Amino acid sequence: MSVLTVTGLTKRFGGLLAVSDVTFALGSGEFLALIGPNGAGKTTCFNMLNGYIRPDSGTVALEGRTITGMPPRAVWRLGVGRTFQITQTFASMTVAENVQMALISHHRRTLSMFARATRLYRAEADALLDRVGMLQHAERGANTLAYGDLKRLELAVALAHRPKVLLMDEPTAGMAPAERTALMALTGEIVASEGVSVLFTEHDMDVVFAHAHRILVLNRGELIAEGTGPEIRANRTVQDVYLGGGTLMSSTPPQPGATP
Ligand SMILES: Nc1ncnc2c1ncn2[C@@H]1O[C@H](COP(=O)(O)OP(=O)(O)OP(=O)(O)O)[C@@H](O)[C@H]1O
Repeated sequence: MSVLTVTGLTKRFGGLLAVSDVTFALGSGEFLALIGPNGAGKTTCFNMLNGYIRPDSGTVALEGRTITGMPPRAVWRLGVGRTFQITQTFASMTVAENVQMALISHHRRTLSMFARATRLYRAEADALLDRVGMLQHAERGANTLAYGDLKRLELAVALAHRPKVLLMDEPTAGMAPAERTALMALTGEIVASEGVSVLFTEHDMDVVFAHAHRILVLNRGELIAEGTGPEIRANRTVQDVYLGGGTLMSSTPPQPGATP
């Protein structure tokens, strides 16, 4: 069953057709990659899915309900989450407090003089930190974390909102190769165990072919291919247009529901 259904999504910036008639579906519990060269339209596509950019035409539906044109906060509330970088304000808080703040926001509680953030949702925060392997760092300041651990914290914060769909825009950017693999393996486990559906963009093809269940390829705003890793590797259009005729990686992608 599809969680997110995208139909004919189109966006122009002046004379530039940034996203052109893009149609695809994100299945329940699917780990779907959106790849393409620089300027292919990946970010624009994402921003139309989460409400940051209004499409010129086309629709986005979450579990059958049209969400096109809704403001980002409404889309977020309905269950289309995304990972955010921990900003400076949040960096001065502890790891646990970052997740607690996200839980407070999710449960729509307002902090008052009488409600100390240090107590609210601590058990739930700890469970999420445990899920991403960060429980032992709960009391540390977020600004003291290694980059890979910060990414795990960002994942826990995103999960605190209990998303049905999680959008991850270049989740492994700036990470060392070993950290990339660890983060994507963890995300794959969460996809399998929690049933969250993930759509991610990624420039590292090793990461894409090792972890994605299925791959969408954008080029100049158009969806030029869609399929499993082996199908994408064998696709001549992808090879010619996107990879300049080069060969792709030989690793085998996991099947939906499998733990990478
Ligand atoms: N706000 C904007 N105004 C004008 N042009 C834009 C705007 N945002 C994106 N574009 C253009 O739209 C095209 C698609 O950009 P987009 O950022 O979506 O691509 P991308 O695939 O995410 O690229 P990258 O991999 O480099 O992040 C590019 O040509 C870009 O210059």
